[in-house]
Amino acid sequence: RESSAEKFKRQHMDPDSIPNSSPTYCNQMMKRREMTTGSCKPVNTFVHEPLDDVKAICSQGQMTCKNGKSNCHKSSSTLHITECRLKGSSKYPNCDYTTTDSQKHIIIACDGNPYVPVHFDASE
Ligand SMILES: Nc1ncnc2c1ncn2[C@@H]1O[C@H](C(=O)NS(=O)(=O)C[C@H]2[C@@H](O)[C@H](n3ccc(=O)[nH]c3=O)O[C@@H]2CO)[C@@H](O)[C@H]1O
Repeated sequence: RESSAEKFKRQHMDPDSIPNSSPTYCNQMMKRREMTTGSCKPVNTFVHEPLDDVKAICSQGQMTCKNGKSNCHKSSSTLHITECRLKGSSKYPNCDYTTTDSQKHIIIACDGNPYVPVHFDASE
């Protein structure tokens, strides 16, 4: 069974690809990382930074998560990310996404021992 830390890596980490502006990046990656089976995941962010840099966020600015828990952390610097958003015209099983590259702070939830990223809360 996949741990929440493994799930975070599968759903949100893509350190090896340069922030690529290919318009099909999200359609390819959402499928490859298994977020289009059963339903199309509406929103998903991929982070183009080394895993160690994202793990380090767990020791940066603590803040309240969207769900009210206090184990969220905001990155002190901006990171290269790609945001995938399902198009309104998209019809399962053809999950069709917009691909938007940006450099933003990210907010993640961390948990466990070792205390590692387990959930992507937001970017700003
Ligand atoms: N504090 C916590 N501590 C520990 N665990 C916590 C905590 N909070 C939730 N989990 C858990 O995480 C799991 C999970 O999948 N949560 S999820 O809200 O659906 C994830 C969002 C995110 O994947 C994505 N999104 C969203 C915005 C964006 O910019 N980029 C972007 O990618 O959309 C999804 C829906 O919004 C779930 O098991 C929940 O229990």
